[in-house]
Amino acid sequence: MWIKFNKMHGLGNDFMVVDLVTQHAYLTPMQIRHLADRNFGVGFDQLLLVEVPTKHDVDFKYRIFNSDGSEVENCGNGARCFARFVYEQKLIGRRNIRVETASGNMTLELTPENDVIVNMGPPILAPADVPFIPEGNDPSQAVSYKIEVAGHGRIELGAVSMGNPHAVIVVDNIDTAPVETLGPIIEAHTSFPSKVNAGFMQVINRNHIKLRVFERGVGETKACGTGACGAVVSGILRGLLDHKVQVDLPGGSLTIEWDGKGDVIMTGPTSNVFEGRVNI
Ligand SMILES: N[C@@H](CCC[C@H](N)C(=O)O)C(=O)O
Repeated sequence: MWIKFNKMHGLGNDFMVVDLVTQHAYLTPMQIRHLADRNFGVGFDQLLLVEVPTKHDVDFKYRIFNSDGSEVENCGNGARCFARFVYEQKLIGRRNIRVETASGNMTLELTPENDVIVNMGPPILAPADVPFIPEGNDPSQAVSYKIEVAGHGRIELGAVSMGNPHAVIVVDNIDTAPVETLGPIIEAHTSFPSKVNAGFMQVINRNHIKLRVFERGVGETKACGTGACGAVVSGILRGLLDHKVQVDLPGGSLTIEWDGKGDVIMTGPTSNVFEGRVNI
């Protein structure tokens, strides 16, 4: 069976986007892993499925799968590409879009330049809801925690959920940060029962950070939108950042705003690379 898809990216975090409003298909985790393969398939970090909503107050349902086939709760770069996709495919006639995800509803606004402003909702900080198990099982919320990591000693990190879980580690130099070695150990650490995305943040000044993210279920990506939100929230809570921050990722920059209590706002670009058909 053939399905149509678009290949898109947000700052190099790349996606296969499939319209399941006008097409019908079911993809198993094994098929998703095959499609994600950069040699034998289409190749992507995440698969984004656009579906008919199950609720009345939204326009679409948007589902996200990592390249390892696991379904996840949220994807910031994917959300921006989703907004551009539904508008350009004429699935909707307005640039203000409401969408249902596995972690709640989001509102998105597509600008004439094809940037997207996303209301990502509030960060989740209660350890049990991240989910994060602090050492000693202390349920109280802190701005940062220390966990024992085999071979690396005690690592200090922030634990933030943007619908999906993020650990945020501050480093002195982003270029030499141990993303490929420490990233996978943090991803699978027992303190994070649902696994975690591991972000490494260098603070340049109170309005500017550099960030690399070892993504759960993928590996290091060129950019992570929810990771950028989690890093800025963690940096603000730790007293390191102001409320509006430029986040430089390997694939480009995002602007993240958080007033310290309400919703996190992410603004960034989208790219539509090509359209294709694939036999599943
Ligand atoms: N690339 C994404 C995040 C995708 C999901 C993540 N790997 C997870 O497992 O939570 C983004 O831009 O937010």
